[in-house]
Amino acid sequence: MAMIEVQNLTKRYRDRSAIEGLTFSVNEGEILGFLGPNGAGKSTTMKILTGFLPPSMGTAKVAGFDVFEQPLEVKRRIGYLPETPPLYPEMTVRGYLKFVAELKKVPGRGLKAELDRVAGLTGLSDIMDRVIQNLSKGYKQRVGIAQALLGSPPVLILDEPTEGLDPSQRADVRSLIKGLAGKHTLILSTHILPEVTMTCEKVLIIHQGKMVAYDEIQKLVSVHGQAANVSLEEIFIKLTAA
Ligand SMILES: Nc1ncnc2c1ncn2[C@@H]1O[C@H](COP(=O)(O)OP(=O)(O)OP(=O)(O)O)[C@@H](O)[C@H]1O
Repeated sequence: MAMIEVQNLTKRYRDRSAIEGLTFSVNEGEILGFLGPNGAGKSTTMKILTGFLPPSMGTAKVAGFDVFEQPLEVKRRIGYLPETPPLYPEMTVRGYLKFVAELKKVPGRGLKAELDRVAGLTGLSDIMDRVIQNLSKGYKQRVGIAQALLGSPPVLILDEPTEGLDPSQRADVRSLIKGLAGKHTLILSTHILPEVTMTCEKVLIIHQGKMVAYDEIQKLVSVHGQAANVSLEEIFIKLTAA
């Protein structure tokens, strides 16, 4: 079953298109890698899917609900990590996650267990009482991911979740994301190519707002690769070189 369905999605800012005619779907439990160079339109697409920005044309549905017509139903089902996580630096990790859980209407009785669950998943259990502004960038990013996971929404939309992390933090976040597959439907935006090969089965590449590839990674490699060992990186460069 398709959890995310996007039809002919277009967003124009004044006279220029940020995205144009995007059509794709993501099945329940699948991870879609959303790739594109800087400025390709990834964040714009994610902001539309999460109800933060209206499209100029086309439709997007999450769990059968139109993002524009039923934004509350959609927001209830999505955990969103924006490019810049919406953290309150003066709060403790626990205080912040509690605050977000209340906004998401996690029932009071289950609140402590839910905080413990996401803290365990994201490796935050030992630093719950630290103030966010004193944390390293990697830990701040984990707090951003933790807030997206609160309430266990069926759909997760993560905009460059490993941006700015060091290699070992990146590996941790990658394995965390991999572990979410099956339980959640995910869109993972990144311009770090190995990230996609390691975590996603399917990939969508956009370039200047248009879709230039949308397929299983293995199939993309067999269609675009001359040599048997062609990498996704070579395909990406070939498709976005214009
Ligand atoms: N509010 C806005 N007004 C005008 N143009 C915008 C606005 N937001 C984005 N754009 C433009 O739309 C295009 C797509 O931007 P978007 O942020 O979606 O790209 P992206 O793929 O997420 O890039 P990055 O990886 O650099 O974050 C860019 O050319 C950008 O300059």
